[in-house]
Amino acid sequence: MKNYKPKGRLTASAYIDGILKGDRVLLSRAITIIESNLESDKVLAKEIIQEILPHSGKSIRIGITGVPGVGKSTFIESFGKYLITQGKRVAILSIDPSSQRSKGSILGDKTRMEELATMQEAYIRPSASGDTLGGVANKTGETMLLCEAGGYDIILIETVGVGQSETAVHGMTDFFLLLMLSGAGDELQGIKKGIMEMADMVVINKADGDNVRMSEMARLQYQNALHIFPQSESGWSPVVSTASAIKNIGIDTVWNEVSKFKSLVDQNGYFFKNRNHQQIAWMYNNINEELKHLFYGSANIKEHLSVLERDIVSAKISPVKAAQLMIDEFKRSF
Ligand SMILES: Nc1nc2c(ncn2[C@@H]2O[C@H](COP(=O)(O)OP(=O)(O)OP(=O)(O)O)[C@@H](O)[C@H]2O)c(=O)[nH]1
Repeated sequence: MKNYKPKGRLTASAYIDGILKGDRVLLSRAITIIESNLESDKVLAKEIIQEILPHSGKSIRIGITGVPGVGKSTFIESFGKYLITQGKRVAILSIDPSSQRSKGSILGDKTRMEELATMQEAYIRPSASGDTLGGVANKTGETMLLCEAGGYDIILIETVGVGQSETAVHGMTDFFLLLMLSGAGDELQGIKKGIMEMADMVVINKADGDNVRMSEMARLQYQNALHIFPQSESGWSPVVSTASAIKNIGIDTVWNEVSKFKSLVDQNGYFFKNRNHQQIAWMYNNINEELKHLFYGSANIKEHLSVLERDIVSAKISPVKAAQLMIDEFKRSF
């Protein structure tokens, strides 16, 4: 398959050479291939990913989540610009579960991070669309590898959801940051306990104006709440701080904590252990997605399924039996 070149595309090596030289146009075009559902692009995408692997992995991957309105875009704009003053290059990707429905994304929309979007040291890419969260997550993970090869040392992966997409982002990042607000309980903010539990750091945003005192109180409350969770395998104790994304207050603290975390997990070996674990999980995620694609994409299966749906509704067959029939049918097709 080497030198495979579908119509209108370059070879994998040509994209990779460009990406390694910092060519943003070729980076974007390679990401488009990763996100494409055309069979020819899928073949090329696999080749690109295989060849990019030795050039990837050198960044710090940070997941950022929080309910809509908490100030994610404002925070990322502020944090991203701060990182650039520290000599970093920053890529911002997003996993947006709603893009599964709309086939397009509002997250990562350039207008949400106006100044950052114009900076050479920043690269912002809207969320991939797809039929399943697993599929979207796989594409974002691959995009991340391309960005790393393109010399971005910090990858921020943002997610808006209040459910499974956080788990997906947590599964592909090194450090997980949860943005919260003061004055609203966890339930009000729609943040589930499981998400709190994944956080390496909680930042109470909008700690400005009349909110400063409340934010400090919230910080203490969350700090106490986090102590209840069992110690993470990383050996890191999650921290809570306050910030004002809009006024650029407390942004440096976030980076200091990420740096402390990185030193700790480099020293105790957790960093590579976790990355290895994530790589293996990624393989299984790919297998699951490919199997689903094969199964539900088969015309024969589709036909049988519509008949079985009717039979289930009219109580002619149990759902369990129907599922078994379909799996048997699938097995026969190999
Ligand atoms: N006072 C104050 N307002 C802020 C701060 N950060 C964000 N905001 C405001 O909060 C609102 C929401 O901010 P966004 O950055 O769009 O929030 P988001 O979480 O990205 O929201 P979605 O795009 O809906 O997911 C905007 O009106 C911001 O100006 C802050 O630190 N202090």
